[in-house]
Formats: sequence, C-alpha cells, structure tokens
Amino acid sequence: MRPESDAAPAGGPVGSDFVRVKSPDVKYTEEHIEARYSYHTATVSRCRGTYTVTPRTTRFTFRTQRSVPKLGVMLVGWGGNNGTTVTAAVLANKLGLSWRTRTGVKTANYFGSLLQASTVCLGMGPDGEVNVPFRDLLPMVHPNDIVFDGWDISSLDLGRAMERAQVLDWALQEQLRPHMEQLKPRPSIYIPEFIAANQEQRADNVLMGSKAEQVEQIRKDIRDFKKKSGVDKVIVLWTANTERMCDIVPGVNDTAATLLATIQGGSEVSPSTLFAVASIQEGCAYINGSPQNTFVPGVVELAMQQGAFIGGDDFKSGQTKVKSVLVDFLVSAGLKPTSIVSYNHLGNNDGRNLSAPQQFRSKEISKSNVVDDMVRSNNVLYAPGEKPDHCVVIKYVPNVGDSKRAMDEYTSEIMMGGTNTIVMHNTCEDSLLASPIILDLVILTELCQRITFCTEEDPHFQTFHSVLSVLSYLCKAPLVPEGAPVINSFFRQRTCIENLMRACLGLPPQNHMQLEHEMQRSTARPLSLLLFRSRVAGFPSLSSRALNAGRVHGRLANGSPPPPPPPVTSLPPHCRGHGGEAAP
Ligand SMILES: NC(=O)c1ccc[n+]([C@@H]2O[C@H](COP(=O)([O-])OP(=O)(O)OC[C@H]3O[C@@H](n4cnc5c(N)ncnc54)[C@H](O)[C@@H]3O)[C@@H](O)[C@H]2O)c1
Ligand SMILES: O=P([O-])([O-])O[C@@H]1[C@@H](O)[C@H](O)[C@@H](O)[C@H](O)[C@@H]1O
Repeated sequence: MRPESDAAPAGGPVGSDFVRVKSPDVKYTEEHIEARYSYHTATVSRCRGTYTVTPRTTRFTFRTQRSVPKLGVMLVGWGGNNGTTVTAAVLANKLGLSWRTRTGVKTANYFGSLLQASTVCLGMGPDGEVNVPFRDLLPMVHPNDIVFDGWDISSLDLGRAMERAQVLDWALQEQLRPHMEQLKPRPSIYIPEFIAANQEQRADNVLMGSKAEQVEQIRKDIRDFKKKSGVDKVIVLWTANTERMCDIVPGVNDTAATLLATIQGGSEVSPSTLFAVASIQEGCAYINGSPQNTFVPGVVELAMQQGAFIGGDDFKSGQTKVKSVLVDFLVSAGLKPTSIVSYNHLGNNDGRNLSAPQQFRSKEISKSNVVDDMVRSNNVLYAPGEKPDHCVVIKYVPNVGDSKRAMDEYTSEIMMGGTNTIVMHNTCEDSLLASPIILDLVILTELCQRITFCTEEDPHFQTFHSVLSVLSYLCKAPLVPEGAPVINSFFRQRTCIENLMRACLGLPPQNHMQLEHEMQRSTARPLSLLLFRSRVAGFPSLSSRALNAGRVHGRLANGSPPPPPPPVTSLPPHCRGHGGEAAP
C-alpha cells in the first residue's frame, strides 16, 4: 500500500514517489528523475549455418518530469457504451461510491487496468519479493483526476446515454445520474458511408460545413475545453464506431501535405482521420481504440512533423487478449497451433455496427493478425509462410446486450501426430473490459510525454517516436514505427512497459533468473535467508517460509551441510536487532 505518511522527497512538487531508487546512477532533481541506464542488446549474423551473436551495450540517460499535469481526455464517441462507462467508472471511484446488487455490495475499483490494478516486483525485501502497483513506479496521472469531455453524433446527455448503454448496475446509475446528465457530447463529424447505415438514427448531433470547416471546429472544441476546464494538456481518444477501411491513395493521403490538401479540397477523408489531424494540429496525442486504418501515412507524417504522439489500433480487451496469451503459451511450449476459430456474439451498438460487412471487415483484420509474430518466431513448428487456420466470426444478437459471448477452439499438433484441442467460453461486459484499457492508454501516453532520453552517441535529449508502440499491450493491431517489428505476444508487450519504466528508474530489466536461489553458495542470497541464518544463531524464530527457505537451501548438491554463513556484519537498520546493533 502507498505509505500515506510518506513525505514527498526533497525537491519540488512531484507525483507519486513511493518508489525511491538508491543508486549512483539515479538522481532526483526538482524537475526530473534522471537515470543512467545500460541497454543490452545483441546483433546476429549468419555464415555457413553458424549464427554469430555480438552483444551490444548502449548507455542511455532517461529523464522523467516529476510534476504530473491535470489531464483532460476528449473521447470521440463519448455517448457510447465505452465512453459513458469509463466516465461513470472514474466518477464512481472519485466519489468512492458503493452500490447494492443481488450478490451483495459492490465498490468502485479499477480492476482490469494494468497501471492501477496489476503489480511489478521491485526486488527482494526482508520477507521475500516486494511487489508494488505499476502506478507507483513513476509519477503518473491518477484516473480519479482525469477531466472528460468529447463528441458524439448522438445528442443524448451522458446520464441518458449511460442508461441506453445498459452496462452499469441500476443502483449505481441512480447515484451517478445527477453528475452524468450534466455532461453533454459536442456535435461531431458524421460521414454516413464510413459506418453502418443502422447508425443513422443516432445521428442528431452532427456538424455541418466543409471537412476543413469541421476540422477547424474540432480544433476550437479542444481549445475551448482546455480553457474552460483548466486542464494542462488534452489527449483525444477515438472510441466511436468502427469505420470501414480507407484506401491509401498517392496524392490524397500518402503524405501530410497531400492529406491537408485533400481536406481543404473536400475529397474522401474519414471522420477518425479528420479528428486525428485536428488533434495533432492542436498538439494533442491521438489514440485510436477502433480497428480502422485511421493512421494513413499522411497522419503519421503530420504527427512526426508536429511531435505529437499517435497510438492504436483497436483496444485489446477480451477474446484477442486471451488469444495473445494462449498462442504465446502454445508456441513457446513447442506445441503447434494448426487451427484457431474465434466466434463471438454481442448485442450492443458496437455489435450492431459490426453487423455491416465493411465494418466487420475492419474488425476481422485487427482480430486476425494477432498471432503472426508468435507463429513467425518458431521455425521448428512452422515452415516459412506456414500459418494456422484462423477464422474470426462476429454475430449481432441484441438479446445479450453488452455481455459479449466469446467461444474459441484452439487445435494444436502435439508429439508423434497427437492432437490437442482447447475450447473456451468467455462471457463478459465488453465495456467493462475496454474502460480500464482506455484509462491505461491515456495515462501511459501522458507519462511518455514527460519522458526524454539521450545516449552517449547522441547526447541531445529526444522524445519517443511519434508512433507510440509502447501502447501495443493495449491494442489488438499495434501501430509501430516504419520498419519496427509488430509484437502481439502478451507477456513481451507487458514486459516492455515494465522494463521501460524500470529503465526510467535506472533499474535493470526484469529477468526472472533467480540466480540468488540457484547457487550453492551466494552472498547475494536474499536477506530473509541471511536473517534466517543470523537469527537461528540466537535470534527470535522466523516465519515458516523463511525457515523453509533456510532448509531448502540448507543442503549442498552432495547432501553435505553448507559451510558456515559469512559473518553478517552490517544489516540495514530495519533488519537489525532490538538495540539496532548488527546481528552477531
Ligand atoms: N470491449 C470493447 O468494448 C471494445 C474492444 C475493442 C474495440 N472496441 C471498439 O470501441 C468502439 C466503441 O465501442 P462501444 O462499445 O463504445 O460502441 P458504441 O456503439 O456503444 O459507441 C460508439 C459511439 O460512437 C458514436 N459515433 C459514431 N460515429 C461517430 C463520430 N463520427 N463522431 C462521434 N461519435 C460517433 C455513436 O453514436 C456511439 O455513441 C468501437 O469501434 C469498438 O469496435 C470496443
Ligand atoms: O477484444 P476482443 O474481445 O478480441 O474483440 C471484441 C470483439 O470480439 C467484439 O465483437 C467487438 O464488439 C469488440 O469491439 C471487441 O473488438
């Protein structure tokens, strides 16, 4: 838990400083956490069947601004299931709400958020591993402090839109409604041919005018929100309906200049791309929670010119998230998936929009490519170009509402011609899986906006690439810089975020080697064992785990007792005896 009494360390206004690194490579100034970090990679060459691996070390200096801004998040599709649910969830957490359900009292939380509800291991403490919430590693925005605004083609206020979404318990909605009904989506850009025709009946809150005029209006909305809310920065996130894919046309959207000219000329540009352009021109990061190819090359170039972050595509929230774990497990275990069939049905408006072929095609693409990197990584199982059968089906069944049903069958070839088939059924409120992902996307993006780094070879500090590929863990179809590999493997993506945040603290990457427990003799053995040995010599008994730890490590490989432990001459104060003296 965060030590409430933990006074902020010397040096200025800071975000969370519940983790302090004591290292000559880490410096805390008033503005920054500055950390020197050795980044170890390897280059590989091959000659006549032999791989030659050359380790490389790059010396980085990371700087993380410690002051956490007041963050404004503008959602496109604010009146939808995800938009209303994430807004309501933040409000419920901020107000500390609880509500009664047929299974008992529920309390607001952020389960499903990587940053708020999952932990990382800092290292070994006196009683074993010390794990802290991701959010405590570096100063970052707390979701309770986010200010929401946004647009929707539907004019419903968020109280009525929350009711229409049918996601949250009624007892909670009743408590939230007085707050939610004050929130009204701004009129939005609506081009009917980009989403399903069945969405037309919602479109009573749309902008008029040319595409250029509508982009200008979106830019004014962003400035207006920033001024009225007093937020320090704004991030725009698309959680509106899935659009059909866009053609990439040279001279139309292949460069920033052609795209801007196309907008001025009024030719085909999707609403999501228009929002991206407006956001980037206002210096805001733009994240795409849907599968369509919003980020045509012209948008990517514009983002790079303006130094704005973009990220996406398509929240990775349920069936695909499981797929990126299960296929990783199977392939990493040397089992060969030969067929993956993913079927789901759902009855919310997203499902209704996806019932149209072109919108389904966008989703089918983002759901289908998630296994490619894992399959390509194993040439023992797969010949070049060989892939498992992979079928994605989505059906709209109004009766189930937001409670998405996912049914998956994974068939794998195992040893000696055997077959293994795994069948899964997964039911979940789709929007309650997507809402924490939305929070992680905007909070992680905001954190990355406060991180700069340089290397010994290039001493000028720089930001991350405009295409923020660190968001891959949160997306089905990760957007990466040109030439960078697309990683979908769940644990590789999660480890990337963890190790990046550790690097900002000058901490080595998590390696899970546990060498201190693998050696017959080690001075690096965890304190608990040292304590175990020192306390056995006249100290009060330890927890059974520590005692067991002592026993587990109490015999050498040949069965003889270990040599006497090295004299414990200096233990940190919290490990010392009553008098504060070092253990004998
Ligand atoms: N688990 C999930 O819910 C999940 C997972 C991955 C991706 N997604 C994607 O997130 C998006 C939103 O999902 P949802 O369940 O909230 O859908 P939804 O249909 O409930 O909400 C979408 C909202 O966008 C609005 N809208 C449509 N076009 C718009 C435009 N041009 N400008 C502004 N608003 C517009 C609609 O009126 C609607 O209120 C979808 O594209 C979906 O595919 C959802
Ligand atoms: O994240 P996931 O469960 O693989 O994919 C989901 C689809 O199965 C669902 O049909 C769609 O409505 C959601 O937007 C989401 O994309």
